[in-house]
Amino acid sequence: MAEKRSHSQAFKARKRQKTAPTKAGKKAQGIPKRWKTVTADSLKWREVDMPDRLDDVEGFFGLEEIDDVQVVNNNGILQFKAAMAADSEVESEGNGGDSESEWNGFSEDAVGDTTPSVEQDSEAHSRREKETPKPSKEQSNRKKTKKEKKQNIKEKKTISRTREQPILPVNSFADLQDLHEDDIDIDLPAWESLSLSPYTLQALQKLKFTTPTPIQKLSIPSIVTGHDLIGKAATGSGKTLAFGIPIFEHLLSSSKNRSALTKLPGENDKEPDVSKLTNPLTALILAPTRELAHQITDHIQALIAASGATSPPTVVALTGGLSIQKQLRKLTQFGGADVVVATPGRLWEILSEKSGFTQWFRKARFLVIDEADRVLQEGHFKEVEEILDLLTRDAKEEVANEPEAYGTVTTVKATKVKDRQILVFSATFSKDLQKKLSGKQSWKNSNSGLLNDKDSLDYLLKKLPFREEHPQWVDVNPVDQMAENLREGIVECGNMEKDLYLYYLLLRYPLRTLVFTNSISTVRRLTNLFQNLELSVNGLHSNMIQKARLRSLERFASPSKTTSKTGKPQHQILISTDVAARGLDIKNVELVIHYHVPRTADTYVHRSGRTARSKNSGASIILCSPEEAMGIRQLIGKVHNDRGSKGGVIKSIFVDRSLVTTLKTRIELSQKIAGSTMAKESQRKEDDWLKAAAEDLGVDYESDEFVELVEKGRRGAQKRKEARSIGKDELAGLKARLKEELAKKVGKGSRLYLTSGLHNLAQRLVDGKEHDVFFGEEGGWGLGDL
Ligand SMILES: Nc1ncnc2c1ncn2[C@@H]1O[C@H](COP(=O)(O)OP(=O)(O)OP(=O)(O)O)[C@@H](O)[C@H]1O
Repeated sequence: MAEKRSHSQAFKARKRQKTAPTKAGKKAQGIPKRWKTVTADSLKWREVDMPDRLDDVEGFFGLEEIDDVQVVNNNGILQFKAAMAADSEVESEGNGGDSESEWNGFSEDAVGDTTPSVEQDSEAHSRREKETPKPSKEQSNRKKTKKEKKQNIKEKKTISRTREQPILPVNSFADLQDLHEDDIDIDLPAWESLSLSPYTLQALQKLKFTTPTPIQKLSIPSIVTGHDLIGKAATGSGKTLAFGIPIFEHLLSSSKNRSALTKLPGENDKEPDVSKLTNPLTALILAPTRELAHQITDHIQALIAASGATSPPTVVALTGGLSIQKQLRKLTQFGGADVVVATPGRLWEILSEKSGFTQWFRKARFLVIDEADRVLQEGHFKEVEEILDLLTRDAKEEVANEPEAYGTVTTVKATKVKDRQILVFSATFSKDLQKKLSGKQSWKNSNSGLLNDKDSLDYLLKKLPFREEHPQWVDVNPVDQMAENLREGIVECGNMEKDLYLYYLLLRYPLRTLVFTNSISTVRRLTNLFQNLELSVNGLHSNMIQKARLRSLERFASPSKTTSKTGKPQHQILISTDVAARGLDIKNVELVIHYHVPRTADTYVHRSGRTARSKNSGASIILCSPEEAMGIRQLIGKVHNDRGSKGGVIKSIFVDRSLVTTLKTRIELSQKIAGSTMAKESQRKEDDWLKAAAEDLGVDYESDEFVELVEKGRRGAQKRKEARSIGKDELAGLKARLKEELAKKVGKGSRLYLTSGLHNLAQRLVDGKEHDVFFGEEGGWGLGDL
């Protein structure tokens, strides 16, 4: 039965329909006089056998070959017109539109658009009809040449891809189905049971995602069938598409309700106009960081692009640090975006300052909260509670109170809050969350190690307007939070030696490495330190301007450079605060190093999860000082459900101490240079500030009295004074000495000779094949193997 066919079969069948001639196409009945507008769906397409060769196809691919059906341009909107003959093969569209008007071919006005398109073809066709006698059946059914077929396909493509044209087809997705001509054989048996549309399957095939990940397999059917859902799965396990695919599926299936995509000339230059929001928002996705919001946007856009949707739905990121006006213009063009990915700060800025947008956001069909434990964590985003409150207020009440706020959207069917699906995802949730949500267990009695401030999280989760009493709970891996192919290690060293040991690790394991610290000043210092040591290092923290943040990430993600001197690849290193801990999916990160011990267990999970993503392997190493040993023991116990405290989950890593000693001189020189550079830089900034302060106080900026006052108030003044006191010549001398040191080969005579063969060693760290790497050193701070 037709309904039982798989989607891929259905897809192939549809392609056969449009590439084959129809019986109707072979029984021309003379020139029709009256024409009626019909929908594509109402045309009686018939399945015909696929010819062996395209050359065997009589006539042309598609509508023009059905006699008595024309494709016309009616003021920029493509329409199908069917002849009103007694034995008509089409069904009436109903009462809408201009279906009853007589059609006499195109007027010049109707074809104002200069875009090369199928309507020009139709125009020529209609003129031919008026000017020349009707061709014989043989003539009209003559074989089209390959060249003609190609030309026509090209024209069809052109119209569907011309996003900037003034008016696009009303039902853009439906048109896409007909304009799609790529003959792709979908062969994705592992996705079959999820009943996805051919477009999604095509995208998955192009992206080479042959198998759904466990979170995708379990979540997608629930979401597609309308359930609220809380999804928990390890880092890098494909959670983005676990909600991205159902949203795209919804967009495809609801395409008939979409309003026209209209972008008027010059619209980009105008103020964003809320009255243009005629297209209802399908999904609002909240993410905790700007970078993650942009990444989710790119990820969903990539899915849409690979699907072959030639008038694709729009996905817009709303994040701080970039122009709000530009973002709002993107949001409002084409009648309003389909999917918005926002950080709470920027979204709240828009909702609170531009009240006209509130109603539109409130109609979102899906509300997704990615990294939910972080986004909803009390005190982390003060805006979230306000946003949720605003989005969940009774929609009807608002429409009554603020009719102007909804602009011209009165014709759009409102998605009431009760119709909204709530989807919540993270790699770290309390095991007891489901019980608490269902009211079976009080939050206070719970014993989850991974969430702080549990009472407030419970409060916020209860505020989420789940439309089901018990949202679906999908926990793919309830025992372990960590990625499957992750190797965890620990290096014990003194607090003041961390720079040295970090340098050792970076040299010994030349891999794409992400180093996490707990403070912005450490990111700045370490970036400077390792740049002096000629490593390819970039920094990332929240005090950087957004463009610099994105640039740093781009550089980190770029392919390894080959250094001209040695011919060896220079691996990219990123030193970051926890702004990069959540969600970022940077290809081929092989090693994560925790320079500072993470403050919470969930931070450890997420930081470490920047490597070993999808099916890749990776390693995570903590640098641990004696003061941190106790905290680490507890942390590992929580993360590994107390298996850590019994030993064996996190291994001590072998350190070649003699080699560490030889690196000492380099580090000390670089520390001095970095200290001096940074102190001078901060001196310049501080000077400007102090001059202004002295002026305010009415004292001389250079007076002893003022200098003394300032120095007293400074922490670490002595150290900074020393660093600043390094003169130009001394600094040049330090740099020259460092250069000499860097030219020397290090490690000769030690077990490890740093100038050779390290890449294999590093790879073995990641793969866990290097026995010497993880061997559980005795002594140290008594950690042994955790
Ligand atoms: N079915 C699949 N097959 C292969 N790769 C996939 C599949 N689904 C997603 N991926 C890829 O896996 C990687 C990780 O996906 P994603 O970023 O969604 O993980 P995540 O679970 O959200 O991680 P995190 O918890 O760190 O945010 C991405 O590069 C994505 O393109």
